[in-house]
Amino acid sequence: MKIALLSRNSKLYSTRRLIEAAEARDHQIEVIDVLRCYMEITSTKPGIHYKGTVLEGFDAVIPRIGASVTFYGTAVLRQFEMMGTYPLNESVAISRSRDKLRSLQLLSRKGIGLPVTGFAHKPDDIEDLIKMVGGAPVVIKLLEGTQGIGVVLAETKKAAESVIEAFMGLKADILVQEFIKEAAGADIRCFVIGDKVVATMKRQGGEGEFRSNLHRGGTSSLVRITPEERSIAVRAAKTMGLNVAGVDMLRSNHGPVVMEVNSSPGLEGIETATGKDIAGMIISFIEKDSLGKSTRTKGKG
Ligand SMILES: Nc1ncnc2c1ncn2[C@@H]1O[C@H](COP(=O)(O)OP(=O)(O)OP(=O)(O)O)[C@@H](O)[C@H]1O
Ligand SMILES: [Mg+2]
Ligand SMILES: [Mg+2]
Repeated sequence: MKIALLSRNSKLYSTRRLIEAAEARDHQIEVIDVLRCYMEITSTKPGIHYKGTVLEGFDAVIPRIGASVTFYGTAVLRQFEMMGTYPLNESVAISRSRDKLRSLQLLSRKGIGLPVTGFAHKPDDIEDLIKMVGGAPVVIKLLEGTQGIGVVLAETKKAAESVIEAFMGLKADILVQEFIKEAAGADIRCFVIGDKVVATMKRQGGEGEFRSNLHRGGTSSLVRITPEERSIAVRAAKTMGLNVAGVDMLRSNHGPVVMEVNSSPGLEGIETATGKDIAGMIISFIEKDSLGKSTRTKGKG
């Protein structure tokens, strides 16, 4: 197959691993920086140009679109879909999962366990907003934060009120969430491919840190998940419409709760923690799943 790998940097671990895995299986794979693509939008023959040439003949496209380039990145992916190229994850599913508010609404509709969450832009009654999610302590998040930045634990009602007021002053959309104390600074990453959880790891925040992000000094280790957690992870990925997803969960005393579903989950942490060849699994999934079908939506969404 001829595969396009949408990535901004060919030196990144995940990018390198996917290239290795594809070449080991005799596929041709090309790294394409979405920001340098320009598109021809015509009714007869949609096309993508890149560094002065036309991108043609790709059988599959692997999107690894960073959060900061979601808008343009999904547009380029949609163009590939319109040209009939099979996408590992569809552009609509990626856009859906990038919006935390929309994601949690979709997951809640499917009855998937979530931390009790409130969304607000400019609430007149902050006290009521805090009460709505069960009172302090609460976690307050910037809607567009990543890597644990913009995620704050407010231990008291007073602290929660001042943080919410500060974010409101910055005109930022926020999410106020029940604090899952019993998770004790740990979360579980389930790596989903198709309808299977192929690898799992536990991430534990550093001493005195409730955020488990590896970027914030967290460490990863192996973990066994329950059949319930396994089925929730697969359902969460399916609800978002993602073939490949990193589903993050917390173990709460009211069962597993899904925090978020990532559409470009990194490979380094999970391959290192588990010793599994996830990149290879992704390529073999593409080999099977792309047979005879291009995209369900053809970029319609
Ligand atoms: N409601 C909560 N209760 C307990 N811990 C939480 C809660 N929400 C978040 N955390 C902890 O904080 C970490 C960061 O939160 P979250 O994943 O929501 O934001 P983010 O990491 O900035 O976003 P992204 O993963 O998209 O980069 C989580 O991994 C988890 O360990
Ligand atoms: Mg996270
Ligand atoms: Mg994320």
